[in-house]
Amino acid sequence: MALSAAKCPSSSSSAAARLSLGHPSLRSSTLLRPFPNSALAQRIPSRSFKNWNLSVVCKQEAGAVPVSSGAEEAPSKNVENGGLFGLSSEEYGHAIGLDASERESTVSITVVGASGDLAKKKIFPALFALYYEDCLPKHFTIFGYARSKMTDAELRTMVSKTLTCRIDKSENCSEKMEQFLKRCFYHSGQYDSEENFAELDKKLKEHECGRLPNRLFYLSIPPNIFIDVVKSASQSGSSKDGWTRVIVEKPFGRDSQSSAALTRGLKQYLEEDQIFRIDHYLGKELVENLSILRFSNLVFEPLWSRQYIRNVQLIFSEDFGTEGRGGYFDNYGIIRDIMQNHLLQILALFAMETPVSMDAEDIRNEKVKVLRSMKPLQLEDVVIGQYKSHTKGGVTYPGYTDDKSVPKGSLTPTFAAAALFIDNARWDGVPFLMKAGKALHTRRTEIRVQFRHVPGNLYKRSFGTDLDRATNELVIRVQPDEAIYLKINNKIPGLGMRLDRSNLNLLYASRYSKEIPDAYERLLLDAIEGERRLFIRSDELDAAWELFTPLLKELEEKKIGPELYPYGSRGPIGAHYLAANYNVRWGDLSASETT
Ligand SMILES: NC(=O)C1=CN([C@@H]2O[C@H](COP(=O)(O)OP(=O)(O)OC[C@H]3O[C@@H](n4cnc5c(N)ncnc54)[C@H](OP(=O)(O)O)[C@@H]3O)[C@@H](O)[C@H]2O)C=CC1
Ligand SMILES: O=C1O[C@H](COP(=O)(O)O)[C@@H](O)[C@H](O)[C@H]1O
Repeated sequence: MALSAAKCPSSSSSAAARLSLGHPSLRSSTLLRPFPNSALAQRIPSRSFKNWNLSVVCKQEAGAVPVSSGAEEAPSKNVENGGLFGLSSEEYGHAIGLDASERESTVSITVVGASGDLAKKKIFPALFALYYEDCLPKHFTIFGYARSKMTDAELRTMVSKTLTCRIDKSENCSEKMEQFLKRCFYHSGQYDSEENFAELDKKLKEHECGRLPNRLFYLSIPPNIFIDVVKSASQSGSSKDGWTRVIVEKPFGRDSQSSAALTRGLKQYLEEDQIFRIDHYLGKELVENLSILRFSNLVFEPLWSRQYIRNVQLIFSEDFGTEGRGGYFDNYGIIRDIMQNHLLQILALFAMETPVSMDAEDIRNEKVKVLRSMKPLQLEDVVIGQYKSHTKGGVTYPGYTDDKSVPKGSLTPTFAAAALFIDNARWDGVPFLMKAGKALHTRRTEIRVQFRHVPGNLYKRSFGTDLDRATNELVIRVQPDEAIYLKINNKIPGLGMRLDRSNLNLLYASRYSKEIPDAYERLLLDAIEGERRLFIRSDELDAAWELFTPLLKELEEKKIGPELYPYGSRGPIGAHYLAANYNVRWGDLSASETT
């Protein structure tokens, strides 16, 4: 069966193809590497302990899958905790006569920083959604790890508050939640304590029940403790004979130097292919769809160049401020928080050349080429802003510096607009305009592609003098209300000759009844499957920082003051002037988009 038809395919269709064809790589390298690829390993038919009647008393709770169902003729072995569990899982495998490729595997997912905001808001709910969809491996355990003191029951209570079921999938939801929560545990420990991670390791082993152990650590913690955790986890908590992977959350440093230092620190303890740097925008459905739109539709790819495209706009806006995250945000600002990662990643995917294949390395190679073809940003190509307090309808919305965790007089930008250029044959001279802001009038992320004027347009007179308004525009709305629409010109029906602009519209909610999975679901599944396509490679990260570091340093050294804009407004006027320098108008602010 082709994996693409499977219920929970990873992002890689090519991995699917290899699997469905029984590619030789399955039989050779994959299982022999120190950290074999779980997806491949798990799909290899194994004997699954089927000849053994192992009534293993392992620490899995009721509702979890038992180690095996016994076969009638097999010898019976009763294995108590502290019996065969005293052995490494490899020794255990040998003890029962199986080599690594024949043993069933299990995945232990440790959410480091489980007491925090991201873990509650995104990671546990995404894991539950995967569990609900039967996308997690048959054998898995989830551990929360943080300094806060909590019992397993308390963790479950905390997690249960943020679990939800999709609107279209509420069947057996509470039952599923209960089963899921039974597979969640907690261990309290310090982030720099090998001893505490050794205790975690012991608990993980108890739950792994002698299966081939694969371990995924999700670092949902502030970046200053990433290395401590990786050091302790790799020395006391990594899998001895399965794979060990680490998902690292942003920010990956503040500039080129600190990012390189972080990478060096991580690589003291991990190989690059164990590091999964997450940019959750890459897991968003419409960002995933970019390559499909472009490379599987004949009509778009021929237009995808300076010959037909006048400018590209990457727009992120949020209608709320930094409330509650001011402490973190003030040290980073909107350029590091959104532009250097989320918007730049989208730009790279948008602008890359056709990759050799959809394999992770082929795609990431093309993205790096785009980033390395770009000029570092200049101060004159950037406008920064900061929101100020605003009263509307009797409600007063706080300014950025009204937040107690933000230093008074902070110059940190909560808004930025920038013009970027790609110096290659395809994109020479095409402005890529980025705009990102907090506390604006709306919450929206979109990619806007404005096409050139039609040469020798027969209908010039019907458009008046403003030809820009009559050009085609392709809009990829990443969120909310995911959509792809193309603005075209058409005749208004009737006897006269008047033109109108209309949208050819693919609105996802009308086209598909299925709810779109959260980005974290896709990315967690990919990390479990060993699929790296949607994670950032270290050379991509270096190239991204090189573009922004000189600008960030200059802004800070020269103490450039941001232009203030009212909470809930459309942002600073400066953004319009910046766009006008390149003969561009922001598409999201045109009359047809705002009415
Ligand atoms: N929250 C979000 O929406 C997003 C967050 N991120 C990134 O994800 C990571 C986690 O974010 P978030 O959950 O918001 O972070 P939190 O500030 O909530 O921190 C997570 C946990 O880390 C521990 N912790 C916090 N500060 C420190 C410290 N100074 N020293 C040691 N431990 C500390 C706390 O656990 P305890 O005290 O129990 O040990 C806390 O519960 C960060 O890197 C963040 O940048 C990325 C995108 C969005
Ligand atoms: O990474 C971040 O993203 C969120 C926005 O994510 P979204 O998926 O809700 O669009 C942003 O609010 C936050 O500041 C930033 O760190």
